[in-house]
Amino acid sequence: MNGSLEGRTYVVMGVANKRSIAWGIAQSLNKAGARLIFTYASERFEKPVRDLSNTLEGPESLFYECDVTDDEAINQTFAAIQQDVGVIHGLAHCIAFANRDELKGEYVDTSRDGFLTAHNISSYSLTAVARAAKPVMSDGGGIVTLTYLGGEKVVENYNVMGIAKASLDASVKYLANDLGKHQIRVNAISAGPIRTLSAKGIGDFNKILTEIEERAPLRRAVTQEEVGDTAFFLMSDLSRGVTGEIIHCDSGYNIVG
Ligand SMILES: CCCCCCc1ccc(Oc2ccc(Oc3cccc(O)n3)cc2)c(O)c1
Repeated sequence: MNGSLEGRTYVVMGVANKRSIAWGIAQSLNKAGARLIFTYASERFEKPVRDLSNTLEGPESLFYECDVTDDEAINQTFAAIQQDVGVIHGLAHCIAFANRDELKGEYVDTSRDGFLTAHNISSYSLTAVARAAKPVMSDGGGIVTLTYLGGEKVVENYNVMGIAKASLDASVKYLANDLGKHQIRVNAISAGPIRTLSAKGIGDFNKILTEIEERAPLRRAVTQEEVGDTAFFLMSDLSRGVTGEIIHCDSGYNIVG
């Protein structure tokens, strides 16, 4: 048993730029020999993703647009993927969104629309994508999503995204239960704060980074590469006995939070 992903194909959803955690995951999977399929929300992301992919060694990547708020779009994307490659061996779901003006202040002020938007994109999209990917994962495989401590404990300003992540975390367990009989494992990585495009949308982000450097057991923030390697573990045979799990790749901060 080894960790090689030679001869396997993985879908990575949510690369926005070189600082994306999704890009860290793509690099780790590529290093292990995987062929990659990238999906992006709208064509404005196609060029940055293609440019990043051109820096990779190994098999040519494939690219598909996929708006995860549109069920028909999801079905069409995975039908096209099945048409083009036949089988995929895993999927990294690195997609989330909440209205910026609800990622600061008090959670009690969250609007109904803001709540539904955050849950639609940041939680339900995993269930919709898992359902569409299931028939293409005929060899079994691993689905990984990204979550955050703010879904387990109160983290100032994270607000409605915390409630959406709590929903995502529960979905990981229910999906793991449904898909295990098809040899499909479903896990989450609870990543520590990393300075990404998404992180820019959160109030007082710098304060939490300082707190990590002062109090996390490893006394430093984690990197996209470290989260990428955790995703590689969860999508390789090395984690074949692990499903429905949330692995914290956060310098240990969750044990002192
Ligand atoms: C106060 C908490 C600080 C640590 C937050 C770590 C973190 C950083 C980024 C995360 O991912 C998102 C993704 C989208 C998101 O919604 C956004 C992002 C930018 C603009 C916008 O309008 N919404 C907020 C966070 C995330 O779930 C968690």
